[in-house]
Amino acid sequence: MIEVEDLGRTFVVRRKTGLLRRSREEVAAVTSVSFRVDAGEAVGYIGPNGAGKSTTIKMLTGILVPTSGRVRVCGLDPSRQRTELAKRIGVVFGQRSQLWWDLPLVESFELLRHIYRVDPAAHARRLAECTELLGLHEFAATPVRQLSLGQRMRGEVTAALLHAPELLVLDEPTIGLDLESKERLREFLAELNASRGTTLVLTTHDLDDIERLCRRMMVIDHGQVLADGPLAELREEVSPERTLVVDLERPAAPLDGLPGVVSVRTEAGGLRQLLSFRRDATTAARLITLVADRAPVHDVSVIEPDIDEVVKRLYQRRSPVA
Ligand SMILES: Nc1ncnc2c1ncn2[C@@H]1O[C@H](COP(=O)(O)OP(=O)(O)OP(=O)(O)O)[C@@H](O)[C@H]1O
Repeated sequence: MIEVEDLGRTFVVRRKTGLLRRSREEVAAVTSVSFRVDAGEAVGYIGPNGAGKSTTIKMLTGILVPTSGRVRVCGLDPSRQRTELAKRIGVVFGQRSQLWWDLPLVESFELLRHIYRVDPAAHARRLAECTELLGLHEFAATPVRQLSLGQRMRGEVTAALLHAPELLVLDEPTIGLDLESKERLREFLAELNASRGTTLVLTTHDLDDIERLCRRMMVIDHGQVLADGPLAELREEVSPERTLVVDLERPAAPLDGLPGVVSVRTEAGGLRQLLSFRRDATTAARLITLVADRAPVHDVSVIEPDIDEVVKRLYQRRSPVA
């Protein structure tokens, strides 16, 4: 679906250095990025501000021409075959609208139907489906400029899907949305990927989007890919520690000295004990048996390192993957 090889993009910026003088400087937004995305995948593309995410997305969708490397999307060269590509992919920019500001939402959809030459029956079917799943009824006749951000984003996603694209590219789709709107959108996108097999590539600063939607995460920084893989594997790679939370029947002294346990923290005067352990040294099941030999156990749970911690550690590593 997507093939990217040594992709790079530099920008020339001119800075004022004196009253009449300007210096010319090259900024490398994307240095050398390579990856493949297969049909049906859901991939999260993350990185700090200025990492090169939007620049990559713009090259994937044909908005920007790469300065080096190669990119193919749906077998097409995005910048040279932009019109053809537009029929095969959908694009949503959280910070930019593709809707007509003064027109009611439904009329924007109708215009898009003409632009993409979608068969009226197929258009009506898809619109009915999105209206139902994204709850567009209440505001379909409202001019876009009067919509709330959450309502507009639901409209943007619908607009991007009316021509039934194989690939949906989203640049920060949940930015500025409240929790409920985020969740609604995530649910819709997860379903789109699972039941229709629509390939998803999205950039985000909200790691819950990744946790909820993406089986694979790509981390970029300074224009280079730092890490690429399933979230579970990246978690394992940078944070091999887990925490076993044990609630005891009665308070006890810290359960020190158990094999494989790195540290023990107690709460509620020893009633709750948090045993941090390495997965390669022991298992939660083995630890529970050992703990139960020492003190009666009321309840247990395991805490995985959260995604923010994983990403923080990936940024700290800062060495690009080959
Ligand atoms: N049109 C442009 N002209 C000059 N520099 C640019 C241009 N577009 C992007 N850049 C620079 O390229 C780098 C990467 O920008 P990009 O927008 O791709 O980052 P990003 O990862 O999407 O960031 P954010 O999370 O803040 O949206 C930044 O240093 C940015 O200033």
